[in-house]
Amino acid sequence: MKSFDAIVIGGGQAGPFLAARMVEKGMKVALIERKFLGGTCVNAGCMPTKTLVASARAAYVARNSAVYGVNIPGEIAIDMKVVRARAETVTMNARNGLIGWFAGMDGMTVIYGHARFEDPKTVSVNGETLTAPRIFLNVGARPVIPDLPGINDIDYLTSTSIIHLDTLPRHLAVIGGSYIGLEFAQMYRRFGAEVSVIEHGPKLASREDEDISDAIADVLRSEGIDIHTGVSDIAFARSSDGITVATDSARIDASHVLIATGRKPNTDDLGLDAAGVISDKHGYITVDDRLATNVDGIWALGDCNGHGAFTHTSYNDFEIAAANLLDGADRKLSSRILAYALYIDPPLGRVGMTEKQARASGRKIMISTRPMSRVGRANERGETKGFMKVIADAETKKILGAAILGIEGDEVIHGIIDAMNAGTTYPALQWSVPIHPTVSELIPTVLGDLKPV
Ligand SMILES: Cc1cc2nc3c(=O)[nH]c(=O)nc-3n(C[C@H](O)[C@H](O)[C@H](O)COP(=O)(O)OP(=O)(O)OC[C@H]3O[C@@H](n4cnc5c(N)ncnc54)[C@H](O)[C@@H]3O)c2cc1C
Ligand SMILES: NC(=O)c1ccc[n+]([C@@H]2O[C@H](COP(=O)([O-])OP(=O)(O)OC[C@H]3O[C@@H](n4cnc5c(N)ncnc54)[C@H](O)[C@@H]3O)[C@@H](O)[C@H]2O)c1
Repeated sequence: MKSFDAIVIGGGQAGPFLAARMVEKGMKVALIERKFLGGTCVNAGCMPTKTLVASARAAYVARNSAVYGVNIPGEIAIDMKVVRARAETVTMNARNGLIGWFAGMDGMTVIYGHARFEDPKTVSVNGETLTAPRIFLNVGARPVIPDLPGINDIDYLTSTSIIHLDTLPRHLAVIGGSYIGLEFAQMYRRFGAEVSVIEHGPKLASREDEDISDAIADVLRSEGIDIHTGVSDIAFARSSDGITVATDSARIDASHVLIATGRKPNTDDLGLDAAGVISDKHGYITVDDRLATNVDGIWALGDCNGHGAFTHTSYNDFEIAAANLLDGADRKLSSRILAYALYIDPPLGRVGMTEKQARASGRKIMISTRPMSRVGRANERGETKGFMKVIADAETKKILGAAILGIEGDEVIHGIIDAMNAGTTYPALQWSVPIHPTVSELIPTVLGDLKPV
């Protein structure tokens, strides 16, 4: 049996950085990864998809260039092989960067293989056993495949397999209308495919307020995406030239089907029982405010603890664990203000509470909205879809949450993220002097328009 000061299982967005910090402190660390360093984000998530989104945007801009007085003669053709190769290059550069970084680290042992607990201090991998007084779980999540009629008779795509596609589908049917589904739906529409989104909930992106969900649907419909919400009885069958997707209200003659109905944690094959680690009914590992599990010496970080489903929340788990265990700090999960973006174009930047959540909290609230058509920068760029919305506490004057669906919304939201993290009140922000002409320059105006509801 090999002994280490710490074992990290999973090389996603928390584990490798924590492992690196531990060896920096002179500890002997084993990092076990069953597939690729960098995990979902680098290999099958954010990095390849945002690279594909960039190709899709280039196609969109080229097709609409005449509006700007730029005439591109002939048809705008998409070379899917180049599109795919570009995404692979971005992934490989990031993955190889991590591999090189770890190869040069004294005290670090990287092991490729599937790890499983033997007992609370022992893990087996590739037929070997390793032991350490500290074990960190960063095992991430994978796509959920719903048990729908006919699904096993068809070749469906997931978010992992679709990034390797190098041909253009005739008609892509996307099952699930949330982050993954909507990003791929718009992307493939812009590449030139017919696209249908089939969502069983009443709205797209159902975690958002209804006005945001409706505006997202308008953006996607305006590009010719066929959207079906409130759908039931989804069933698949092979057809002569593809796949028929039948629902209670429609029949779609698709060539490809993407399943984008959520993700589940990779905890079912980790031997959690052998270690006595508790998880909830969905398989998310139960952790306290400092990411410790119920078993002394075992922590769970990233998507597998169910407290975040984003790269930045996983990385923040690393920061919390490293600060507490290595720097003598007392950082807590509950201090995190959740922020994220949905990378359709224009993107949705989000932070804190939705209006629905703020109302449900029983606070007296104030709301302000502004359409992007009343933002100079958006007009100058000819991209006026979407709107901004800020929710504040009428008594404390603190900002509770915001949504910016519009050009640069994923960047502009950071002004509000920073203000919320600094605990600033909204009247203080009204005195800032932003730069003209930006989208951000309208934030003080939006705050000035906050009205009690
Ligand atoms: C298509 C898509 C797009 C996304 N886009 C964004 C985005 O734009 N922004 C954003 O913030 N987030 C995005 N996400 C989410 C983001 O990728 C994840 O939240 C993030 O990668 C989670 O990191 P993690 O460290 O928790 O786990 P992961 O990155 O999933 O890493 C877990 C690692 O553990 C390994 N592993 C699992 N079990 C074992 C085992 N038993 N033994 C050894 N190794 C094991 C896995 O192979 C994997 O490498 C996207 C996700 C997808 C699928
Ligand atoms: N921009 C980003 O940060 C980004 C991008 C992609 C993914 N992600 C992460 O990946 C995770 C998973 O994303 P996702 O979009 O797959 O999951 P999700 O849980 O956000 O959404 C799944 C959607 O599928 C629908 N659905 C579920 N079962 C269905 C069925 N049988 N038929 C029809 N619709 C069904 C749900 O109602 C929901 O709208 C997210 O939680 C997110 O954190 C983030």
